[in-house]
Amino acid sequence: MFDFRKHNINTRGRSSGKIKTTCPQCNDTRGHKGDRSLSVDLDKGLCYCHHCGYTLHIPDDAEERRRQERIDRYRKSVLLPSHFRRPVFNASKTGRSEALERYWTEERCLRQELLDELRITEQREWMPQSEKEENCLCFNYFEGDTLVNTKFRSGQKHFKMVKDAELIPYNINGILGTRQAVITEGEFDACALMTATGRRDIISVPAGAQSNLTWIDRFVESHFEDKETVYIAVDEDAAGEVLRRELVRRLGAECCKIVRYGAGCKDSNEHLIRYGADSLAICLQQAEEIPIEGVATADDCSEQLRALYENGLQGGAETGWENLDAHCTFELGRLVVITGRPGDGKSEFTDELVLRLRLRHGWKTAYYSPENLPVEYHLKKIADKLLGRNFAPGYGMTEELYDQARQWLAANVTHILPGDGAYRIDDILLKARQLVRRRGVRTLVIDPMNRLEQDSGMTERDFIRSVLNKLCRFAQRNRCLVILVAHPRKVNRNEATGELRRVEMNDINGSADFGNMTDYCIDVDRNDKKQIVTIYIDKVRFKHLGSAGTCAKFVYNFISGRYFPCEEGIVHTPDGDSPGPVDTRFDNANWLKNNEEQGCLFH
Ligand SMILES: Nc1ncnc2c1ncn2[C@@H]1O[C@H](COP(=O)(O)OP(=O)(O)OP(=O)(O)O)[C@@H](O)[C@H]1O
Repeated sequence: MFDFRKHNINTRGRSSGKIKTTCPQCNDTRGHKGDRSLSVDLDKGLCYCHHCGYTLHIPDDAEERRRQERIDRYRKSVLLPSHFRRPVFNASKTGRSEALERYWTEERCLRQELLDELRITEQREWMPQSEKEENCLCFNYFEGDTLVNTKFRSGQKHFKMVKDAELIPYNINGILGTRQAVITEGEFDACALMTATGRRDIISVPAGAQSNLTWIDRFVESHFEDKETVYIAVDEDAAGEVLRRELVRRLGAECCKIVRYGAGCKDSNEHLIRYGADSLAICLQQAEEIPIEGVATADDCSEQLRALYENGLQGGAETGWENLDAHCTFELGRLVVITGRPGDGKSEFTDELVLRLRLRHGWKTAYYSPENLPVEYHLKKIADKLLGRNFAPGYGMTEELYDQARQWLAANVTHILPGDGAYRIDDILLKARQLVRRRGVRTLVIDPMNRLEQDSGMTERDFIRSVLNKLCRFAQRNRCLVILVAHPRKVNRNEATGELRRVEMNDINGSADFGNMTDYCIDVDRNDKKQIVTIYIDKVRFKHLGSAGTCAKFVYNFISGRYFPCEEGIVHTPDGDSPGPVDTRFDNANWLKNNEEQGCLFH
């Protein structure tokens, strides 16, 4: 049973079939009142207005019940994070000047009633850009009835938000429990689409175009999981393209549609001002599907092709180990295999590699690392590296630093747990996909390969090939760097010297497919006699990212677990000269502090 009355739709006494009736959205403003422009499918609960483009799906009782349960669950469980400042909404300050209302309706062409509905206010605020007080239009960011943040925007287009307040999407209440959502790049654009379409399931990103979507994490499950369609209506410029790609990556291409604007307009509000409300509503109706996966032409990647043409191939992400960066840089969408003899430090090296990629490039990590459990042991090892010291009470360690490190780890590192036994690759990738969606994860570490459960009935070779295929596909689809730690088969000693030779790509247990199917192959080789760890780069598939057949040398620090770059030379000791590390570049700095100073602690 569909409740059409609740939506002011007159079904003219009918309860099944298809009818035409007046549109609740545009009838009052029509010259031709009473025109039956709304087509209604009474059996499916679907409505479409041929005049204003209004679409509505009325849920049936079961669907409505599920929706209500989801909303109730969110309301019961919602616990606003406590480490943000919460501004207070002053209900007495809701008056607005005539000048502001004129600006809103005449210059911005926005509906007057939105000012009240969205609780938009006006006040004088000190603005850092002009270093003086300016009159500001205030977009108040509510979650439920709680004011979470405010964006102040002055006539000079200066803006600021409340210091230390949480970033959340603008008008987040508007998409709770809806089947669709529209995401814009600014509050004015959200209001432009509300004006043009009458819909209220429209939110704006809080801080303009950027690829960092931490602000969405808390809402993915409660506000996005139920969406059939998400319209991405961000700016048509380079920064908007980055934002659009990240939103699609997080929310899933299957439910996203892209909104394009008319000639000369880069966003919704510009389009509304230039071409009018009906035309903007059509932009939404004609939003493009994301192109089918698996086929591509120069048209599908025209912007990327142009950028490549103009700038050439760029190196990948650097780690800050200058001796490694000279030979190997990392790119999202790729698969890295790390090997080495047992106990040579594959996990230690991998941990520092992903930590460095997080600190320099914001790539959050997910681990499937059964050998590093329990989780707290592994987190302690990462904390040692992060702080450049033993993560334990003692000189220089404070409760505040402990709390900061714990919060940083919670925000940036997630472990996929194996449950009772070994996990199948499909289970891990399913969890990893959820982490990409909900937490914005960019690096996935599987350590080690031999703790994956092999599918019964498969030969070892087929199993390895299938795992590598799945990892490559996951890396590409989710724009992640996937790192797989793999053990070599038994490596024999050199008969003359008795020394173990270094492991090479083709020594990896089980198959030569590793060498063929991965993008990078790195070997960790520890030599305790020399006190040197050599990182051999056996393969880099693309030459703009590095060169194979090279290596970088390090000294391993027992206390912090960090790898310090060095050269190999002759070390003079009282016992004589021997090969060992020289020119070691020590680094015991607290990286958490440096990162905080750059303002990217948790983002
Ligand atoms: N160069 C090194 N010098 C001394 N100790 C090291 C060095 N590298 C790693 N270790 C220590 O050796 C132990 C094993 O390291 P790690 O787990 O990283 O090795 P691995 O190659 O991943 O081992 P496995 O093959 O068992 O998975 C850890 O306790 C680590 O701290």
